[in-house]
Amino acid sequence: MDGTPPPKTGAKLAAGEAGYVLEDVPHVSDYLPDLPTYPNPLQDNTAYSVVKQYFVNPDDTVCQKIVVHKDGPRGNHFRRAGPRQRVYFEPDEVHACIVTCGGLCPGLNTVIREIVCGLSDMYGVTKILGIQGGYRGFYARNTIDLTPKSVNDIHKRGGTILGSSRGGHDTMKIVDSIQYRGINQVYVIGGDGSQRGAGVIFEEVRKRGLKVAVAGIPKTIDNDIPVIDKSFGFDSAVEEAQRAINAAHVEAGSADNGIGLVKLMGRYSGFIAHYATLASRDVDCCLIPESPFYLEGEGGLFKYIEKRLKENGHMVIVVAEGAGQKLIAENMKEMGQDASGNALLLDVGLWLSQKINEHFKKNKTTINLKYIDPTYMIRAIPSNASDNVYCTLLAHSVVHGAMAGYTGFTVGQVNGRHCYIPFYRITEKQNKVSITDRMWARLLSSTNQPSFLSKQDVDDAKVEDERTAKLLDGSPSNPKVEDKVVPSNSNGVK
Ligand SMILES: Nc1ncnc2c1ncn2[C@@H]1O[C@H](COP(=O)(O)OP(=O)(O)O)[C@@H](O)[C@H]1O
Ligand SMILES: O=P(O)(O)OC[C@H]1O[C@](O)(COP(=O)(O)O)[C@@H](O)[C@@H]1O
Ligand SMILES: [Mg+2]
Repeated sequence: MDGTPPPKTGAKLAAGEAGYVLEDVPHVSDYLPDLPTYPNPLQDNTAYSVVKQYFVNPDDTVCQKIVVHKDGPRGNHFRRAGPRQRVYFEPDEVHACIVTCGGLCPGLNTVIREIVCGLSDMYGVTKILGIQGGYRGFYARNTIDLTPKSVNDIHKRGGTILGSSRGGHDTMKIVDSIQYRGINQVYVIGGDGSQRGAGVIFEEVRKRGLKVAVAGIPKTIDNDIPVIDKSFGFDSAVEEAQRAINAAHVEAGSADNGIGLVKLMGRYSGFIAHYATLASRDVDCCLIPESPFYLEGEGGLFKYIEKRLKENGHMVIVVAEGAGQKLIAENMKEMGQDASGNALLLDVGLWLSQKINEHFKKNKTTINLKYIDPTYMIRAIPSNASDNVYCTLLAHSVVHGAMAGYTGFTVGQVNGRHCYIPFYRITEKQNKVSITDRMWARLLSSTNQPSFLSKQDVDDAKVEDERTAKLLDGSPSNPKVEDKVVPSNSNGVK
């Protein structure tokens, strides 16, 4: 199922003045018009009732494009997250479930904890089910009851107490299970694949006319989900990566011609390597999937290593796991090997270590290379303090959205504000490091490494950046025939 295009949800758009567009999310009342509403129980909650204007103004929206020009259009907006005056579920009626899918990421347990505590403390919900082992847990695994007591200290542990998995998404079986168990709020914590999965669950729920809110909390350690400012767990990963980089620096600095090589996660997006390098200041070279590099000749990696060793006696290289994959494949062909080849050689860290060692051996120079692969150790840590707060806010925002009857949405922070984003917006494109923007230039200037880029590479990157900008900042992508742009006051705004 993976890799299939996003579900065919018609965009729910509302137009305003000066090019204002609200890209709204679905609501259960879109297909179940006469549902009763109830006062939000938060109005009687002593912790919140003292807060002035605790409830979000129903007209509040968050702009996606924060840098604008005098005569430019106001652009796309998302519905602001937060508690509404009226809710579509009574506390006794709610039967929520939480599932974690895909790879691990620091903070998963914090999000689980805060959804449970948020539902319980803010809305008085008591029936919350944990689905074990990812999507297939809906029909093939056990479930556990989640209570504030049972999740009390799980945020101090790495991983997910629910377990996770890839594969196993059988939409019909999942929705059958939701219907059979009487679940009416589904919280999916997962990456792009999981959010696509949540999108098709939402479509099926809508088709069957069920009063079920399907909501996502985006998870990716690689920070490769577009639109949102940053994914939870990313900061923790960057922080933990410092320990590996420090170790590489100590090892390299203690040996003659010492080279410390650290591999970090990032199959298609090099954000962890990029930010870990910027944070550390001990790194001499950072290699990421978005920026091609080469080994031999002027401007190549070997010449640069020779230069750094001559100047400084040691150096540190950080490589994202997806960097140089094309180069590895080419080299393997040269060596007469199949492109799928030996698993060890496909590991860019091992491959690079071997290439660097061979090069200096050929030049009769003794080097001391130490390769560190901390990838799974980084992913397994609990989230740091700042991610814990971030996870808490995301969890509370998603709970407010589901209680207010929104569905088919994912929660995310955009320009510092939490909002509800339609699933298709975060699954249509992967967020990547732009090698033509100032952030990458900062990295190049901090490491002093060569850019390795030809004019053609830069031109290609610019074209790709423009394409991405159009897709993400412009009008909603893939608008379908059934999409409607309607004036915002006739949108049934909740
Ligand atoms: N297009 C899709 N439709 C339905 N389910 C999907 C789709 N893509 C992925 N999934 C499901 O989402 C779950 C997690 O996906 P995966 O890509 O492994 O991780 P992540 O959510 O971190 O991207 C898996 O159970 C997978 O089967
Ligand atoms: O070994 P696994 O579990 O397949 O995970 C490894 C992959 O997961 C990733 O960390 C991405 O996962 P997420 O973006 O979903 O967090 C990649 O960098 C890496 O290739
Ligand atoms: Mg993914």
